[in-house]
Amino acid sequence: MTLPPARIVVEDLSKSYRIAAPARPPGAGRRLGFSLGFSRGFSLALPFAPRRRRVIEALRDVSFTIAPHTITGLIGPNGAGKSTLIKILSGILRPSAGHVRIGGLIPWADRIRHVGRIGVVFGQRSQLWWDLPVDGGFALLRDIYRVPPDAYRVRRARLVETLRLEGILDQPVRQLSLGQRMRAELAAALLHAPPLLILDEPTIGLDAPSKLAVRAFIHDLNRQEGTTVLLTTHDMHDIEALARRVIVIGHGRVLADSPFETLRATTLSGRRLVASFDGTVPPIALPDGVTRLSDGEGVLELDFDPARVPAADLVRLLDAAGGRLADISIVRPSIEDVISRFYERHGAAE
Ligand SMILES: Nc1ncnc2c1ncn2[C@@H]1O[C@H](COP(=O)(O)OP(=O)(O)OP(=O)(O)O)[C@@H](O)[C@H]1O
Repeated sequence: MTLPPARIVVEDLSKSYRIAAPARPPGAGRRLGFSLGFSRGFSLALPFAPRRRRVIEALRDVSFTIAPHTITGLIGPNGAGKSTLIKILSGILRPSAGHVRIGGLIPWADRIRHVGRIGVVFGQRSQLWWDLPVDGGFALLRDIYRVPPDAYRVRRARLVETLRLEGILDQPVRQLSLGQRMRAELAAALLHAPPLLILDEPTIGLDAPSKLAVRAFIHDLNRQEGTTVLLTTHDMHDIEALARRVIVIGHGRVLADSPFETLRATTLSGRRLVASFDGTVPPIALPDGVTRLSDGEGVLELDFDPARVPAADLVRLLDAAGGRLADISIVRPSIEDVISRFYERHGAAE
């Protein structure tokens, strides 16, 4: 089973939802003439009164291209439009406007061929059958995707081994722990060896060792099989561990599309330095580009821009200041801090 590599091309994609607006407050219909007032405080809405609708623009003019064999992170605050985009790319939803081609197919129009070429894992939903043993679900997926018996045997054995599924194959899915279920879901999505894996919050709710195991598996899958991975997550450690490129969505638009390090450099490039002294902090004249955050109890905390003041120069300055320097640590802002600042700057958070 060799399927074509998955290049994703998205052009000017928009999706709006029409939803029923909240019910009109009592009396409002009467003013518009769509209900009859019989007496004070009582009104009857007529059936021909038009239903009020509200339009939510979940995606607006979204464009990007993803090369085969890469891992791309798709991030954005709650309600940004990520799930809507994932559903369109999976062929579940039709956009209101724009174009998508994945490996040359239009996901919603060529749906049957398309789903045979992608694997999808939704962290919050199961694609396996709740009451069936894990292996029974795998066999059903083999039939649905028409995986040839020999290819299935090899593939299943490999996934069972790498995802450590041996001990849970005969257990019904509903009995599995979240970590076990997620490993089984990954195997289920990959039995037909798709060239594209779409992951929607694959580590949600997992404990630390399970998160590490899922990340390692995705990393190896991409390296060893060249599987293209599109990863949506709110866990920035998933992004840090896996994705060289991030697409940030906010209010339905692409706000950034770059390597994470570029996002960091343009959003929160500073470093934090904490120096501890035995005794008091000596007087130090700080150069431009360095801000004193706190200074007391023998601890000096600085914020500095490494492009203007290299860390090594700062350390030399502190060492030569005349105090008894005991310890120094320099940290970069966490990925959560960088992303939160980015959302804040773009007014993207809900
Ligand atoms: N079926 C639907 N009908 C109406 N509105 C919807 C529907 N699905 C999503 N929306 C709206 O579209 C917008 C984008 O939602 P979407 O679920 O795509 O965001 P998201 O980025 O995945 O959010 P989260 O991170 O919270 O899962 C939101 O305003 C949401 O309320």
